[in-house]
Amino acid sequence: MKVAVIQLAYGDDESVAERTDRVVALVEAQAGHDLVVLPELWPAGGFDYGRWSERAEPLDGPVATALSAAARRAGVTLHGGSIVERGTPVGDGDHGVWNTSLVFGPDGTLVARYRKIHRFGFGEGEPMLMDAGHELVVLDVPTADGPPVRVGLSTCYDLRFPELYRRLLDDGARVLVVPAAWPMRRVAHWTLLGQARAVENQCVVVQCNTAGTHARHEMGGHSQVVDATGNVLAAAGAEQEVLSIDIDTAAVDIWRRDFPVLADRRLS
Ligand SMILES: NC(=O)CCC(=O)C(=O)O
Repeated sequence: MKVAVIQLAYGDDESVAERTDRVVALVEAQAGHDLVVLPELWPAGGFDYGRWSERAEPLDGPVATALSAAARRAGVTLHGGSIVERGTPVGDGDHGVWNTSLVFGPDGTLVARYRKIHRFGFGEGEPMLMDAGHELVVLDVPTADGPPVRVGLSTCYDLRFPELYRRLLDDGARVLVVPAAWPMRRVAHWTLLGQARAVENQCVVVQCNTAGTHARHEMGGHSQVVDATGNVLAAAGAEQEVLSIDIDTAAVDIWRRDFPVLADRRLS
């Protein structure tokens, strides 16, 4: 499974339209990959809380429409990072706003939507302005060279909650994708927890972080792809960078067969 991880850098002085044009060009340059991944909240700004409301959009808004077209033109499955989604509130007191990942198939169809379950901010930011998602999402991603690969979705702060990944594993995930806007000051947690989720679930972990500095937050970069044994197969630095890697998904099954630790689980 050929995967491209687009570690995007951005600051404060770029309109959403300009950034979207830049992202679309980067995605289209990844034709030939099976899966292309973007970071969390790149259109609205991961920590730019004050602009989230004006930059929120529905699932058929301008960013989603541009991503759909980019996926189709590149002929890839595109994990579009996430947007600030504005929809209809579900319950009384809800915002009707979510941190939502969109995945488009190679024909541009929206094939999955994941609303971030664990909101980051300790009373500010996401918990104050957004609703929590409730649904786990695992989807089959087609590949050019073999059968589809089952991919589990999560977003950034979710990485700190191992029970979510156990549920994705139990839904058949062999690859776990994590887009993020994870700051530099805690980047050691980002790389460590990615390896931990790979080792404990015997899954490949694909982590796509943000680079640059926006809203006075320096982003950590250091996107990485970790194999099911915990080895880091590809790692980015701190700047904008695209990782391109051919993941051997058959190796996941071989590792699970040769070291069958998951069969020894006693609590579920
Ligand atoms: N956007 C986020 O979820 C940030 C998470 C983070 O900074 C952390 O877990 O640390």
